[in-house]
Order: sequence, then structure tokens, then C-alpha cells
Amino acid sequence: MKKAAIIGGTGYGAIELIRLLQSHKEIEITKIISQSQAGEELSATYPHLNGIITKEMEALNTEELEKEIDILFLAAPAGVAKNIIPSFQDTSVQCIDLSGDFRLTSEEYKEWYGKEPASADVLEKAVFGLSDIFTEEIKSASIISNPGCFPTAALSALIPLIDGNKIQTEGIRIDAKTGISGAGKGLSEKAHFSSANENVVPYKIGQHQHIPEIERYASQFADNDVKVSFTTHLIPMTRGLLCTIYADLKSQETTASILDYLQEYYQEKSFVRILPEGHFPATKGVTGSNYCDIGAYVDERTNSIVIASAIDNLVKGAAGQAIHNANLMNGWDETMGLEFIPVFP
Ligand SMILES: NC(=O)C1=CN([C@@H]2O[C@H](COP(=O)(O)OP(=O)(O)OC[C@H]3O[C@@H](n4cnc5c(N)ncnc54)[C@H](OP(=O)(O)O)[C@@H]3O)[C@@H](O)[C@H]2O)C=CC1
Ligand SMILES: CC(=O)N[C@@H](CCC(=O)OP(=O)(O)O)C(=O)O
Repeated sequence: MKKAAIIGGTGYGAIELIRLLQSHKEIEITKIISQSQAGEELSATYPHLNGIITKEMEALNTEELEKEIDILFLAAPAGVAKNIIPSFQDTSVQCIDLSGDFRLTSEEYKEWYGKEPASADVLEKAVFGLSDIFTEEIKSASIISNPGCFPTAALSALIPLIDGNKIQTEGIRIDAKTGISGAGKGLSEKAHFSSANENVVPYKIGQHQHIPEIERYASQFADNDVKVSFTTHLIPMTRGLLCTIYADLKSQETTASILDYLQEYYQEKSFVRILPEGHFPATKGVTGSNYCDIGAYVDERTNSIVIASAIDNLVKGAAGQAIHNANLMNGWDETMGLEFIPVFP
């Protein structure tokens, strides 16, 4: 068994890592690190873990961690991991960061996160952990920059179409919707029940930190710099994220031809499901699971495509993908600890 620690112990990402890792055959959580509640049991904050997680949370001690663990999951807000991971870069500890600290270039990070970036040598070592696309690079990585939730859904749909030269890379529009757990456990005006319930509201229009992330990794598959128009909406759900993407086709296609292409692109991948013609993904179709469901429709009248992808933001969009990456880095079956079927109803 490999020993793992989780930083950001009381956050939603950490809680989801704990839920999923309970059934992992090769990873044992030996330390849960909390800056706010060291010395307390996690069940004091989360009673649903009563009798399941009995260890006390601890304060961060990097020297101790270096000696005692094999895998470090960092599930803290942006700005934290960039100061912790450098201590591990010359050790055998595999680091998997759920935040945005290592996803962008230094310049992009400064501009979109408004913080000082990670040091260049560590940034260079980090591999973008979009598991189903960068699978080979992830296998030999020691630092993983887990993708954001929206980029996971958007890029899973877009990259195959760009890679296969199917769509025009100008004029891509992404309409995205997410549940409230995407904002983490912190309280805020927008997360207030009276604001979020029975309400749908766009936010961070033109300002979202996931815009440069989507553009950076989509561009790696294009001949030019891809720019996208991307708008997020908060919807009154706890979990779930849906991206509906509109793009112009490069040549004549049908819904069937695009779906066949996508099916072939992902045929080796366990967690991307291409839905049959006439079906579109729903957030409930993936809740609690590591699946990304994708459906497409070709509008032959306008020679354009509507492609939609759905994920559970806390699983495929965060903790599940982090575990998928740990599986790839360690040569285990990619589905280990992730064989949850979606929760329905
Ligand atoms: N929620 C989601 O759907 C997704 C989240 N992410 C990213 O994953 C990371 C974790 O997200 P999530 O769990 O939702 O966030 P939460 O706000 O729920 O939890 C983050 C936890 O980090 C710890 N923390 C807070 N501030 C600091 C600090 N200054 N230094 C060290 N630790 C701190 C706290 O735990 P404690 O006090 O116990 O240490 C806190 O509970 C974030 O970077 C987020 O952007 C990525 C994809 C999806
Ligand atoms: C509802 C809500 O606010 N969701 C967050 C999700 C961001 C996230 O998960 O953070 P990373 O940038 O580290 O990926 C948002 O849209 O900013």
C-alpha cells in the first residue's frame, strides 16, 4: 500500500478524496492536514464520517511528510500548493495539486489569479493531468497539475474535434453551468440559500480563471492560438457541471460521423462515454462517478456542431481525476478505486 496525505483536510475536495480512497486497494490515507482544525477529528465537522475516519487532523510538517508518505494530494485554494510543492521536488513523493497553481504560464497566472506564480523550475515539471488526453505524459510525471472542473468538461469535448481538424478554431462558444459545491465550502453571498435556490445566474463573464486554461491546452492541438468565449452559470444544484459548446465545422459532417469519430478517439478510455445519436448528457447521469458523458448534434443546415459534456465537478472535475492520475503515475489499473456507478435518482 502507498501512503497518502491530503492537504486542505476540511474542504470539499479533500472530503471527496477521502470518500473515493476508502475503496482504493493501493492507497491508504495516513495523514489529513488541516490548517484550521489540526488536532480535531474530521467527524467533528463532518458527522457523516463518524466511525469511518477516526484519525485526528494534523498541522503541516513538510519534513515529516517527506519521510512518511508516497503521495501528496493538495486540495487547498490557489496560492497554497506553489509554496509547498517545491519542498518535495527532490524527493520521491508524488504531488497532485487540485488548485490552479501549476496550470498556466507564469504570466497567465499573474494576470488571471492576481498572485505571484510558482517558481519556474517547479512549474516546468508539472504535467497537466487531463487524464484521458495526456495519459502518457502523466505516467512519468512526479508533479500533477489537476485540471479545473470546467476545463475538464470543456477540453474533453473540444480537444478531439480540434485534434481531428473537425472544427473552426475561431468562434468557439462555451456555455457552462455548475452546482454550488464548485465554489468549495466557504460561505459567500452567492452561495447563500436565498440567492442560489430557484435561481440561475451567469458569473465572472469574460473574467473566469478557466478561460486561459481552456485556451492553453486546446491550442496545443491546433495550428493557431485558440480563443474561446466562455460563460459560467451558477445553478441551484449541489454537484454537477455541464458545458454546451457551439462551433463551426470545417467540412461536411453528420451527427453519426462525428459520434463515430469521438467513439474511436476515446475507445481505450474507461471514463469517457460517447452517448448514442439523439442522446445528450445530463448531470444526473454522472453524479458521484468519474465519468465524463459527451453527446453531439450536427446542424447540417448551418454546418455547425453542438457538443455537450457533463461531469461531477467533485469527482471527474477534482478528486476522481486526481486519483485517476495517481493510478496512471503508479502503473495501476486506471479504474482502481473509481468504479462507482452514477447515483440515480
Ligand atoms: N470544488 C470543486 O468542485 C473543485 C475545486 N477545485 C480546486 O480544488 C481546491 C480545493 O477546493 P475545495 O475543496 O472545493 O475548496 P474548499 O474551500 O472547500 O476547501 C479548501 C480547504 O483548504 C484549506 N485552506 C483554506 N485556506 C488555506 C490556506 N490559506 N492555506 C492552507 N490551506 C487552506 C481549508 O482546509 P483546512 O482548514 O482544513 O486546512 C479549506 O477547507 C481549490 O484550489 C479549488 O479551486 C478544483 C476542481 C473542482
Ligand atoms: C461555483 C463556482 O464558483 N465554481 C468555481 C470553480 C472553480 C474551481 O474549482 O477552482 P479552480 O480554479 O482551482 O479549478 C468557479 O467558477 O470559479
